[in-house]
Amino acid sequence: MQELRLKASELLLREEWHDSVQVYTQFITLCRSHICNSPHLTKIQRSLCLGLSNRAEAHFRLRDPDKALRDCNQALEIEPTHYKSLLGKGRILFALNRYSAALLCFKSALLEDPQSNETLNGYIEKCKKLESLSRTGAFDLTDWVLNGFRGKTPELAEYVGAVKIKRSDELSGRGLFATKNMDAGTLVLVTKAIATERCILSNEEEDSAENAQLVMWKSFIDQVSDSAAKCTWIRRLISTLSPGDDEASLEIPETELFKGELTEECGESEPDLSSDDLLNILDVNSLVEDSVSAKVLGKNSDYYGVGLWVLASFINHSCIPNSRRLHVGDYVMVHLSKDVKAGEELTFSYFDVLLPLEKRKEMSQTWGFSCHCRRCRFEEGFWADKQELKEIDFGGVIFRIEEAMKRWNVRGREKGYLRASFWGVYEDGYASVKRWGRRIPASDVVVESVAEAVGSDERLLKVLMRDMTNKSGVLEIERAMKLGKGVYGKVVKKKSLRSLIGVEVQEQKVY
Ligand SMILES: C[S@@+](CC[C@H](N)C(=O)[O-])C[C@H]1O[C@@H](n2cnc3c(N)ncnc32)[C@H](O)[C@@H]1O
Repeated sequence: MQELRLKASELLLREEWHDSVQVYTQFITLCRSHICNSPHLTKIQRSLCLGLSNRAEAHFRLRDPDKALRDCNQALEIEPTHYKSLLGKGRILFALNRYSAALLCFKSALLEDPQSNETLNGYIEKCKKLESLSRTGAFDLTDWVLNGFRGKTPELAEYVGAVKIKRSDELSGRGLFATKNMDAGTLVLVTKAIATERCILSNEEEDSAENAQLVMWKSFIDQVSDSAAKCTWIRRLISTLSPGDDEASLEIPETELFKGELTEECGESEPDLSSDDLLNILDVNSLVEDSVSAKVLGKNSDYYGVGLWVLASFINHSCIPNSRRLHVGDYVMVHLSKDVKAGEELTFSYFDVLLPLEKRKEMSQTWGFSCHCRRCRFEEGFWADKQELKEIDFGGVIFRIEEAMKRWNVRGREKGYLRASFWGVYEDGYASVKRWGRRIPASDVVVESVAEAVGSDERLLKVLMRDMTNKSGVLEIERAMKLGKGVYGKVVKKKSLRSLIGVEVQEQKVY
């Protein structure tokens, strides 16, 4: 027995996790066969407790939280105040973002060894900070942004704001809904990826870039499968997601399920998840980091990343979206790009919505659905008897579009829908604004109506900023800051937002 114990701990020290699990398993079996029922802690029970605690460490390193937690719990059943098992259990729960439960373990460990080391105190401080962030959502990326994204990525925690998963009558299946009125920029959720995979695509030939993406996808699928196989909790979360068809009959999970803290252990029931189910789920729910409704903070522009963020996957697409995403490390932060009323469905765009109806239809087909949003429904009916404008040369004339809208009595927000559909035309037109002069509406008027339709978007901000070089005033700066807040969210405070969107330069001119 002594020999086995020495061999196992040597393997653990050498970080040979698989072998160490094997030898500890033999050691634990042997201990159990020698154990006798005694009210006092016998030497063999102590050895068993330590063996379980060490095997938990090896399981944890092999990213197998279920087995690691089970070992820690068994060790703590033998010796409820076992320091190493308390510390180990705390670290596993911390890695699963269960900050309150982890904090309890670390505090109990500290009671056992009050002179304890910096690591334990460090964990306690981190848990307190992350637990508070996950309760309040008071994230602040200002310093990191102002520092040019240098240094360590800010520490984030999972957060679920004023949102609820409900049936989406307008779009499809389930969706995420606001539970109170909120203004643009408000953070609604922060979720850590089950897995992400990234590659750099710069200077690649088209074929090898495609290959790089395929390799990346394969590795991403392997990662998700591995995590799902090893952790009941992850399997349970993934199995709430839509496999694509028959969304109307899908169950509506409790939003509380995504607040992690509720589940003390890794799960009692065993959700079924075949590899076919998993592939379908990944097909429908994986997000590309660098898409139009997202910004990746702190990474270079040739970077391509994909990931699975479970709660964010309940957000449906709309061509008049009201939310955007920020990708920071392995986290996605979803914030509003428009003011939103209680009960409204939250949506972001899966593809570019500053495009005409036909192009958007093509894109939603490649995603495997046809879009049911209000803008698409309006445009479907609208274009039926108006071939003239529909077939307009794409690089064509803003003037004709605006005149046609007057003739057809298009007003209010529907003007924004159509301008968004011809955004390419407006963007080109305003680049040569002198040519059009007063015959076309001012760019800020168009930008505002398009933003009202599709929410804040970097390209709208760009046109606004370009025009500010011609006529910049306090009002324009305020307008740009409002748009910027919708693009980046309130997690990027005023100071760093100014530098991100380049308002500083304009301000120097105004004041
Ligand atoms: C990531 S899931 C979104 C959540 C999903 N509705 C659910 O119940 O889990 C993506 C799927 O939702 C549906 N969907 C999303 N946006 C839609 C839209 N605008 N119109 C129709 N279906 C949509 C499509 O079936 C799509 O494959």
